[in-house]
Amino acid sequence: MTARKPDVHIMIDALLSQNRLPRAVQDKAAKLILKLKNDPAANGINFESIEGARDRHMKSARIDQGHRAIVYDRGGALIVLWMDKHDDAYRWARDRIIDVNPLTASVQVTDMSLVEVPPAAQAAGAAEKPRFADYSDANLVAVGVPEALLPAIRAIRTDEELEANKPGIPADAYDALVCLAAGYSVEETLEELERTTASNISADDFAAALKTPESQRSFWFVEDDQELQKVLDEPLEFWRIFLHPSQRKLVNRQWNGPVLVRGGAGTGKTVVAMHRARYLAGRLITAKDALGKILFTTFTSNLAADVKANLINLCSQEEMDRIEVMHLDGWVTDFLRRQGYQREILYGDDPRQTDAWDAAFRVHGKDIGLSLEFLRDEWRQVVQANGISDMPGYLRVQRTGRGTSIDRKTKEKVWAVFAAYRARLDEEQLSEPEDAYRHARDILRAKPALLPYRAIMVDEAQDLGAEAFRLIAEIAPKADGVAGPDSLFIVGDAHQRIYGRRAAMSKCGINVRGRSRKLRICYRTSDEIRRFAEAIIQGVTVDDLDDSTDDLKGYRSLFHGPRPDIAITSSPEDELSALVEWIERCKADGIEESEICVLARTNDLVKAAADGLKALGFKVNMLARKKADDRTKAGLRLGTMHRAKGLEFAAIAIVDVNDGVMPPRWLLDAAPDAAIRRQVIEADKALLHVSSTRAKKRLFVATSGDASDLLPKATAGDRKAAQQARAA
Ligand SMILES: Nc1ncnc2c1ncn2[C@@H]1O[C@H](COP(=O)(O)OP(=O)(O)OP(=O)(O)O)[C@@H](O)[C@H]1O
Repeated sequence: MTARKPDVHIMIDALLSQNRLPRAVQDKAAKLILKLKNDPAANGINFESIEGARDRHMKSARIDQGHRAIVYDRGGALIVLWMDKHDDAYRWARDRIIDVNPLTASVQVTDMSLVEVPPAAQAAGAAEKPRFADYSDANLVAVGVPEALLPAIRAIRTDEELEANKPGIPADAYDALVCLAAGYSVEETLEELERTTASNISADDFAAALKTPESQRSFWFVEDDQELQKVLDEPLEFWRIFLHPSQRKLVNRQWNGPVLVRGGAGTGKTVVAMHRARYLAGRLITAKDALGKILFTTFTSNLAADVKANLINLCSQEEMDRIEVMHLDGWVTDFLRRQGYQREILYGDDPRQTDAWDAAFRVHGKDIGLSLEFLRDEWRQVVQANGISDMPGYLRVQRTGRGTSIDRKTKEKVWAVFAAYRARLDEEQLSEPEDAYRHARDILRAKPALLPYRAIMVDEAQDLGAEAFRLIAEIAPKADGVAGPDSLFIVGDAHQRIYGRRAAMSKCGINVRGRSRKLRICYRTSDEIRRFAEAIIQGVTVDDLDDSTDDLKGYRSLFHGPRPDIAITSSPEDELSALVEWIERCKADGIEESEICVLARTNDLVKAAADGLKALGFKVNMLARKKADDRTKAGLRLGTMHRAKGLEFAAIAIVDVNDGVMPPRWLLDAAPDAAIRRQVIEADKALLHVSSTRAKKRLFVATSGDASDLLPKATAGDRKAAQQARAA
């Protein structure tokens, strides 16, 4: 046993196994770990060698009469690996060995029993081609597979077999194998896992190897007793301590300008931004920058509430004192109020706007030959997005991507409507958000030292328009007049854009060239749900939040689950029965009601679903605005699809995905040209995609009439059969 106080690390599996122990034993296990850290020579720890263990450093420590912790004692470090009933713990330890991978310098835990009983021997479909047949041994070793494990990996035939053997395969090697199985080349895999630079750590330096980003994916170095106590006491959310190397490398470093992190739904963009905020807050504290703050902004108030709740969990009070979390509209409103701005800012549709449009159109718009809907869209997408304040500006602007062309004469007439609309808002002391952003920007330009922010995190960037980005560029601390090093950390995914705004950051004073990264591992959603959700938006071209396009290539999930349940029913009553049956199945599988969320396209449809469920005796809670959802409160959750943005649940049900509801028929009918019609369809596809990707394990999608065309083609078979049955 090591005499001096050792470095204590905890492997992710140890926390997983601790979570499965009875509560009283969990508490004793927590005490043991604290003792290991602070007084390893204490009486009562009872380290024992494990007879027959392949790895001589493997020890057991007594939790109580019937339970043991498996602890690895090597090179001045103690690693808590596993906690279990006595015999199960010994069994876990017996065949596992720990080594430093000579290529990646990551610490790898390998179950050598896999080598003796190759997975294929247990597989039913032994006739199938081995999954990794196309890769040489050298290829597999290059991505981090330990040589000893090659025969076992060679015997794997299916993705399911690979997943079944996950507990025995080192975590970093497993990640790489998932990439290869998803069709990545060796080079792409190395690049994806950011293993492009050779490690300069010697394989003999065990303590140093434990602190590489690859090792930190699975091993947590315990520095602080309070943090340890917190982790051991509460049900753990693993993202709090175990970042993937591709995530960690974005967080803990200096960037020489604004950074953009893209990635599909559930790839950990928010997690990375939260860790980044914490890291930067820590730097302010170390630098004794007494006034400095970090601003964390989101698009929706719900996500801001959620992020704040999570940051409180992640950060110390001192760190939290340095971080302000607010959705951008809320921030702008507060800021302008403090600056004496008198106008009311209209977020969302307001009847006073509609009145102003009607009046302006009545007087100036009748003989233009363009509908009011078109003019309102033109205003939003062209005038407000480009910050145009006068007719010459409008005559000059490039209307790229607009479906209807307008000649100069018509533009002049159109401007008369816009001018009348704006004059009416001025008269009534009203502002649109874009006007408010511009006004805030003007104030900041005149008084650059007004704000305490040393860095800004921006989440849900896909829904911000050009004026919002321009404002963010203005809030950001500058170097040579532009957003400086570490000033901006922006995360988003254009596939999830549901509010129809689009902006290229480089045109708004934010240059991320060379600092744009992409996350591809989906942590939230099973592969089956992820595929379904991707199928919804297949073929839709989206931007990369800048001047180029993005794609869905290479996304993958780390786990599998049941395929989404699609219920094509012919009436609301049948749909409700199918929904209830599905809820009961979820509950039978151990999913709490508070982890089941029912979504619909409109408030009315949500209310109808809530009424139906309440009448059947279910307790229901509506997703509230501006409030983090408290999962300790019992009952199902219900909300609109928009409200669920940024949130996640074990199980999601999306109801009334009917023709005419998604996309709304009235919006399609009102679309003045093909380009706007396409936008309407694509926004609803994105909404269905976002809603589906809120589900971790189970997804239910139902119709109560003819199914929406937005459902992926794979479900078309079900749809046709149901429609035929109905017709019959
Ligand atoms: N390193 C990690 N280890 C374990 N879980 C993780 C990790 N990173 C992220 N997660 C989990 O993945 C889920 C999605 O994370 P997050 O919300 O940050 O993703 P996102 O990319 O912002 O999602 P979206 O764009 O869909 O809102 C969360 O449940 C989070 O806890």
